[in-house]
Amino acid sequence: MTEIQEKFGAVSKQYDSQRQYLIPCFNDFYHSCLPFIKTVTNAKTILDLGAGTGLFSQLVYEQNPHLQFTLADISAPMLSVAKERFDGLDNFKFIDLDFSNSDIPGKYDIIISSLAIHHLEDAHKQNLYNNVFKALNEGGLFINADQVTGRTMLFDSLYKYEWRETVSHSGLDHEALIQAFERTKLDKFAPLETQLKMLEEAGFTEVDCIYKNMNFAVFGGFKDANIETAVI
Ligand SMILES: C[S@@+](CC[C@H](N)C(=O)[O-])C[C@H]1O[C@@H](n2cnc3c(N)ncnc32)[C@H](O)[C@@H]1O
Repeated sequence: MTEIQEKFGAVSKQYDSQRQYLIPCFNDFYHSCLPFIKTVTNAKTILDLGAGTGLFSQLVYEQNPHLQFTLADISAPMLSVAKERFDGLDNFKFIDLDFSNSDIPGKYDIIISSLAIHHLEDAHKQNLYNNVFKALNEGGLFINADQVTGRTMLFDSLYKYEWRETVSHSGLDHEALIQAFERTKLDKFAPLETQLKMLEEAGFTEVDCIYKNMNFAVFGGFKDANIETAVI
């Protein structure tokens, strides 16, 4: 079992209730991509990479209930919470996938990911972005809501200091705080600009950051965007 599987397995049952405390910009962070997802009007399929308990997919589902969802994760306990969340819905599928070293099975119109890809080393991030590009249908959209380093060391340390201060005073219980700080040791943040370039390197032509608040950023790209995609 990897450290990621061990740490996320241990928190899976309490995970959802802690999110609002641990992500000070929770609402904007998770909602900012929804209008862009809406522009992929002919979308039928969506993949959530590192879906965990299905928090991000839930928000997309509320907006686009007819999509076929595939939730992929390396942690069985996290996915089992997601299975309970979407119990009874026949447009949900769950796959055990380690995206650090496997190809992405299938093709999708939309691929999303939140707070998962920052667990990869940079070389593996590029490899994953290449695989995401290949797994997207033409006109498809990729969104990564993730944590990135600040543009300079000073800003990065200020952001991290602010985050620690905010969550320490958020009301989250002591044990949960300790576990959350412990999980940050698994983080391998990369700069936003580096990752935008990685997406271009992978083949994405339309790439941008649509939201940023300190270390939290939402960015992505369209694959071979056409005029239909661009018209809202
Ligand atoms: C912080 S949680 C985020 C879960 C969910 N996306 C969210 O926003 O609430 C990170 C998730 O990424 C998964 N993960 C990390 N590395 C992974 C990998 N190499 N392959 C698949 N899943 C991975 C973890 O198991 C965990 O469920």
